[in-house]
Amino acid sequence: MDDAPRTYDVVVIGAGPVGENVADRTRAAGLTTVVVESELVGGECSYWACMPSKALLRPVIARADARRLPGLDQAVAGPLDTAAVLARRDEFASHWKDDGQVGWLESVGVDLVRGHARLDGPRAVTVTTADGGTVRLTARHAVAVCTGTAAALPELPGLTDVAPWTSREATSAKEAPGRLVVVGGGVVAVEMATAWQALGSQVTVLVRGRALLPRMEPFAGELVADGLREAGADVRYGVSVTSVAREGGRPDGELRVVLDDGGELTADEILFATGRTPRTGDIGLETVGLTPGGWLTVDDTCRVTGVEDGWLYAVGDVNHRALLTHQGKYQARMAGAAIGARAQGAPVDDAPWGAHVATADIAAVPQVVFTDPEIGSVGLTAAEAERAGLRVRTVDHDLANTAGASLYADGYRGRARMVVDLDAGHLVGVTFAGPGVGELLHSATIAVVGRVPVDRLWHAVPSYPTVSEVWLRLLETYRG
Ligand SMILES: Cc1cc2nc3c(=O)[nH]c(=O)nc-3n(C[C@H](O)[C@H](O)[C@H](O)COP(=O)(O)OP(=O)(O)OC[C@H]3O[C@@H](n4cnc5c(N)ncnc54)[C@H](O)[C@@H]3O)c2cc1C
Ligand SMILES: NC(=O)c1ccc[n+]([C@@H]2O[C@H](COP(=O)([O-])OP(=O)(O)OC[C@H]3O[C@@H](n4cnc5c(N)ncnc54)[C@H](O)[C@@H]3O)[C@@H](O)[C@H]2O)c1
Repeated sequence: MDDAPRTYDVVVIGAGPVGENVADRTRAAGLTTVVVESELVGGECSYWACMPSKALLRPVIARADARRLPGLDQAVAGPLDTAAVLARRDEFASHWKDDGQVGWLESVGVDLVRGHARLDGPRAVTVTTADGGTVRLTARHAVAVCTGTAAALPELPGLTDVAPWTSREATSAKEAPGRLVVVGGGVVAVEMATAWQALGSQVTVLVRGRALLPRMEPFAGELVADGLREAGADVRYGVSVTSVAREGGRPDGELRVVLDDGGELTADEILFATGRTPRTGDIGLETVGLTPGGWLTVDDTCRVTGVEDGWLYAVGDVNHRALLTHQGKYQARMAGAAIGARAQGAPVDDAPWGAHVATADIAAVPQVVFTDPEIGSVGLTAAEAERAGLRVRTVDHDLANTAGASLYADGYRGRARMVVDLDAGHLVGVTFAGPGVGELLHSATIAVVGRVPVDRLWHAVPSYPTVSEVWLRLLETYRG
């Protein structure tokens, strides 16, 4: 038992992509910093989320693109080499070892304590280590909670007995199940259904609502559903699971999935892609007057509201502002700079779009969904803009009607939408759906964040013949 408290300027709880970046920024601001991690340095993103999922999907999407090109289609007519795809995925997940990221922490001068951290009153953190020991940490300036999320599972009869897949199993499985049921219609559901259908599983997607990707423009979910069906998956709407059981109660027994429409399915595995829950249930929030288990509410500098003296920050997924790695890392840059400024007694630039506030979380969150077709969206959908009371005009264009798209693939299918704030004269949202559009998205992010006047966008000339010429078509339609 190590009982001597260690004092740092900043204590960061959780070394996911966000905790790592908070620590990097506070260290760069000259503050001594320690990070506590209970599993692997790199967090969910590196080992069970972004990296392994995109490693699974990249060959799937590349093959789909190649199959649309006469001259190449025959060369990729066969099935994917699933073992090779999984082996490459293992490389991208660093074989679930964090030596590389530990080395990076050392290189930027951030200390690491391994174990489960809990707040223990103002500015104090107690870590329980794997051997049952205790490390006590004190922060002179700030504690940043960056504990992320875990998969949220519904309460269903039989669920805990059947060992369901969550995003962790879906991204780290060692072989493709014969039949996979995917529950949910969000991003994890559509990406993992796309991956495993192509890697050899027969996938059934069960959506309780009427659409896939319900937070995006409706055409995004419709095109993704078309893509999944063409790949051989069964996508069903308006249906929920009421119970699950394995034959004979055996771990390898066939799964029986009972549905609320009276139907039943048999399967080998079932993935619940039904959202996330914050990892705040056991981090000592009660010792600082907060309620355990919920999302942590923060101001735009990521400082937790309602905590005396403002020493507690919550950054990344755990604050529920935008559950995306790039957006969490952006918050980390802002929060790290704000902690640095406050520690030095320097002014905090917290006006919208200032140096210490994560304004883009509210106005311009970009996201790429790596399905076939890809979806790229930033800012508000037309429905969201209207709900926000903006006077908007929506302009759509069939992406197939650009020279770049027709060269990209035969039978290219896709759509683009821009949402223009008529009073402000700039874009507040853009959505692209189509092969290859992920790399197009940043142009839209710049237009939305920069509030580039539509009249000036007219002078941003897209190269011929690229899919980016969709910008020209959208602007032509807008200008009449
Ligand atoms: C399948 C899947 C695919 C995804 N794909 C993408 C994508 O392509 N692009 C994208 O932008 N986002 C993607 N996301 C979202 C992305 O993974 C998260 O937004 C990101 O991981 C959040 O980072 P974080 O650092 O806030 O939390 P996490 O990555 O969850 O890291 C939190 C860390 O805190 C540690 N921790 C928790 N509690 C404690 C404690 N008490 N003491 C010590 N340590 C603790 C955890 O062990 C973990 O390492 C995906 C998510 C899923 C599930
Ligand atoms: N490419 C990417 O950027 C990427 C990829 C994967 C995940 N992510 C992020 O990770 C987060 C988690 O993704 P997710 O897909 O798990 O969550 P989500 O919130 O996007 O979707 C969950 C879906 O499950 C449904 N659902 C919830 N409870 C249900 C139940 N009991 N039965 C049936 N359906 C139910 C919801 O209606 C919703 O459509 C998202 O915020 C996403 O942004 C991003």
